[in-house]
Amino acid sequence: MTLIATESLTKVYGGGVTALSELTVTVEPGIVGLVGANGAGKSTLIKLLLGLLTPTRGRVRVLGLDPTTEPAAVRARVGYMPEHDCLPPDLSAAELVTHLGQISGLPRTAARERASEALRHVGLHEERHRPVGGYSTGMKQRVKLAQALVHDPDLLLLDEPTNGLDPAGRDAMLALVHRIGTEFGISVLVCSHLLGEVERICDTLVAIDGGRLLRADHIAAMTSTTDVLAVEVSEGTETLAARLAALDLPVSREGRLLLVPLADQQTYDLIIGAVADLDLPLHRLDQRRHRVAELFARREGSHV
Ligand SMILES: Nc1ncnc2c1ncn2[C@@H]1O[C@H](COP(=O)(O)OP(=O)(O)OP(=O)(O)O)[C@@H](O)[C@H]1O
Repeated sequence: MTLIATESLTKVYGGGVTALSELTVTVEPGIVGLVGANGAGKSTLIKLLLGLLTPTRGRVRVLGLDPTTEPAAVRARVGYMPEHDCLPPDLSAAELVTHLGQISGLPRTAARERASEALRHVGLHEERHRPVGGYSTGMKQRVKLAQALVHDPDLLLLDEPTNGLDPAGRDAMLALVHRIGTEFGISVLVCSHLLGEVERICDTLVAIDGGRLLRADHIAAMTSTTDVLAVEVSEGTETLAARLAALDLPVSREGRLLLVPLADQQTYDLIIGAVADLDLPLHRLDQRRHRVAELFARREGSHV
């Protein structure tokens, strides 16, 4: 089952702002990171997936359903954590999540039980009867996550779940999202302007820039090996660089690393031979991997 599929999806707002342009992407179940700078179109895409906005052009499918014509069916199977706070301060987390469970169609008793479970999953079971107004930002984010989980969805859409959190809070939230995606078997689309964050927890990355698709791929494919060898010695970097150059290897320097294009097995042998000859302490010799950040680095000068 395809999780999300869009075809030439375009959204132009009333004022003439094109927030999404000809976006065609297919995403399989798992933890999916949706990354892009502020204003890239992430929230717009989430709202289109939920059926809260209608496309100007193109098609969108969520779990095989069309959110434009079947919004209720989509929302029954999708949980949504909005970016901004909208929590009534006088209600307790238990009351609020139970209420939202009922709005999702659960009978009162089932909603209460599910709310209690969801709040346990997000680590708020102890505090669930306290008014939300007294919660920290991290706790409020967790209430928002619990309400997205209450009706046992197949897909969670999380809009900037680490917003406003300190580094420890961010780590805890990311670990929680990862656990939901792996242990509960729920697919998660987690949207962020911070590539380094989502990269850590997702299987697939969808990168958008100015409303257009930059790339959609498995993280593993984005971090595949390059044909460059990285060599690091604890001392004698200059000496080794000179020796490799004398062996006709096109060596370049990047900080403490020496980079050598990998032609064949002989490249390895020449490097190891040179290190041994010079009796240098070899710290590292491996094939370089692409970094996901290159995705955006290649577009330096754009606003990502
Ligand atoms: N209701 C609206 N009316 C007009 N323009 C809008 C509306 N909502 C968003 N936009 C514009 O559409 C573009 C994409 O916005 P969107 O909120 O989808 O981006 P985003 O990637 O989620 O960014 P952020 O993380 O800042 O929310 C931006 O230029 C934004 O100003």
